[in-house]
Amino acid sequence: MTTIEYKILDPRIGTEFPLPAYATTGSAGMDLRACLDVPLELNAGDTTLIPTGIAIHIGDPSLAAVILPRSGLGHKHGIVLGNLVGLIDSDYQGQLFISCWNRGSASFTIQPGERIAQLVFVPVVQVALQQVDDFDQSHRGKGGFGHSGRH
Ligand SMILES: O=c1ccn([C@H]2C[C@H](O)[C@@H](COP(=O)(O)OP(=O)(O)OP(=O)(O)O)O2)c(=O)[nH]1
Repeated sequence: MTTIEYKILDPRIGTEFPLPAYATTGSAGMDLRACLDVPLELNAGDTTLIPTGIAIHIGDPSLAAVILPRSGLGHKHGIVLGNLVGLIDSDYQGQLFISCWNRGSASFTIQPGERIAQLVFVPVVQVALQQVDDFDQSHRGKGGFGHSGRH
């Protein structure tokens, strides 16, 4: 298992609010909690930036992390991410923030310490781009956006 350094930026993390952790041995994501002082009402259509109270430093450029919505909150309450997916660079050392978007039609109150998103670590390949005038012809060529039909 890969080890990633993290910092606790709020004393409630690890005491009042549980540390980020995998819920089961098969979990792909660690739940991220809203590090709030008081409940925050997010009106329908509004977006707000929520602190998590933690910072990570991935360090290794062949890794990154993505912040993804929680399925239940997104499906049942319309609480998703304002940036759709949050990408955490391997050289980022600041606090993790969650852009929370209420895409639903009713206001939703986020409680301090509530699990509102999840953090997934992913492999990354950095490439060198090589400019050419022509590509070797592939079967698909320039066909895209439904070129191969629906079925
Ligand atoms: O949901 C997110 C997305 C990003 N970040 C942090 C980590 C990431 O490494 C940094 C920059 O993110 P990104 O590159 O997507 O933002 P940008 O708008 O392109 O800004 P920048 O100019 O800082 O790169 O912000 C978060 O805390 N939460």
